[in-house]
Amino acid sequence: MKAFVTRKIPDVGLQLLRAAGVEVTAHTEKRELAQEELITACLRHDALLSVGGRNKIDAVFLNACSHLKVVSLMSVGYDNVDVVAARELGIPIGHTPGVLSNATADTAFLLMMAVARKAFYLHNTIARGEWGFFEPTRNLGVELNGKTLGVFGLGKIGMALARKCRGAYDMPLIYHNRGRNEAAEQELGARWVPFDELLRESDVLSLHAALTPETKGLFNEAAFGKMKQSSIFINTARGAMHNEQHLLRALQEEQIWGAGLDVTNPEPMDPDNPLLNMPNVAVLPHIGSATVEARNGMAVMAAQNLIAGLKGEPLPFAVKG
Ligand SMILES: NC(=O)c1ccc[n+]([C@@H]2O[C@H](COP(=O)([O-])OP(=O)(O)OC[C@H]3O[C@@H](n4cnc5c(N)ncnc54)[C@H](O)[C@@H]3O)[C@@H](O)[C@H]2O)c1
Ligand SMILES: O=C(O)[C@H](O)CO
Repeated sequence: MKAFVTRKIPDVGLQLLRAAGVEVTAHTEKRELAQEELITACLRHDALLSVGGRNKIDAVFLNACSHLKVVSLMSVGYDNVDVVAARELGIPIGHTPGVLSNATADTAFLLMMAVARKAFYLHNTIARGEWGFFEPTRNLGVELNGKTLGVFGLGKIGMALARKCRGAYDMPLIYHNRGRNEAAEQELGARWVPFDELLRESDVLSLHAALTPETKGLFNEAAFGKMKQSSIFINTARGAMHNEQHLLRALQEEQIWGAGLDVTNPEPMDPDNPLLNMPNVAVLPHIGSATVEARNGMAVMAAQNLIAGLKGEPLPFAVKG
């Protein structure tokens, strides 16, 4: 049984695959595989372990590679996959939910704090030799204590963030999901609100829903226009959920106070993007789950999914979508 892996992954995942008798070919060059290259490689393999969302597991790919016994994603998000086409072709899709929730919530928390205290911008001013003269009215941030956290998409990562915010800053929680999250309401006293109310009432608005046709571009001029002037916008979900030009304008026109992004639109972000030089903005290069613990866990889950698929067994962590 042969598996193609699109990136260097943690050894713990490779060891698991090899111990199960899977012959692994990994694309370890530091460049994206073109779609045709991925198809060509998969034609020589029985299974695909796909890392990151760059390669589209779309209908064209799936029809060309309909012999695959499983596609195992080393990510929780599966917005790069045509789940309907995969189901019709009988190709199971696996992903890695849960194991990265804490790391990704930490990233959202880190961005929230960095924006509140202008930390990334001030770090850069020091590097430019601009430490400057101490004045009590300079470099002022805002405090988060008691501020309202609004979560769009209160699932595993949103909950992990909400718990951190409750513990650290006693932040009340409001959220908008398609349905109610009763567990969150009981545990954290979370309050479901309509989308517009989420925009209007959040002091910190953090995105944690999946990218879907419904959520694509949802955070646009109209949405930013409804937010508080003092609010902080955080996106660690997917860059395509916000309109980056509209976000820039909302910040420049002081419709919102700040923004923290782990995901940008497009990725990678252009180094000349004015957002990178704004005091109340913090940007990271999509490192939400980049901890040793999370990445090892993801590699193990992806390997377990792949092995189950090759054996024709149900995947332990299957995309249900
Ligand atoms: N920055 C990163 O590196 C990184 C890491 C992990 C996950 N992510 C992103 O975070 C997303 C969430 O991950 P999770 O594990 O918390 O998923 P999850 O399924 O546990 O939670 C998602 C929540 O969003 C809600 N939701 C879905 N569509 C919605 C809509 N249209 N409106 C309102 N709510 C909606 C769902 O009901 C669910 O409660 C992933 O899909 C992925 O795109 C990013
Ligand atoms: O969805 C995820 O798991 C992360 O964004 C990594 O792609």
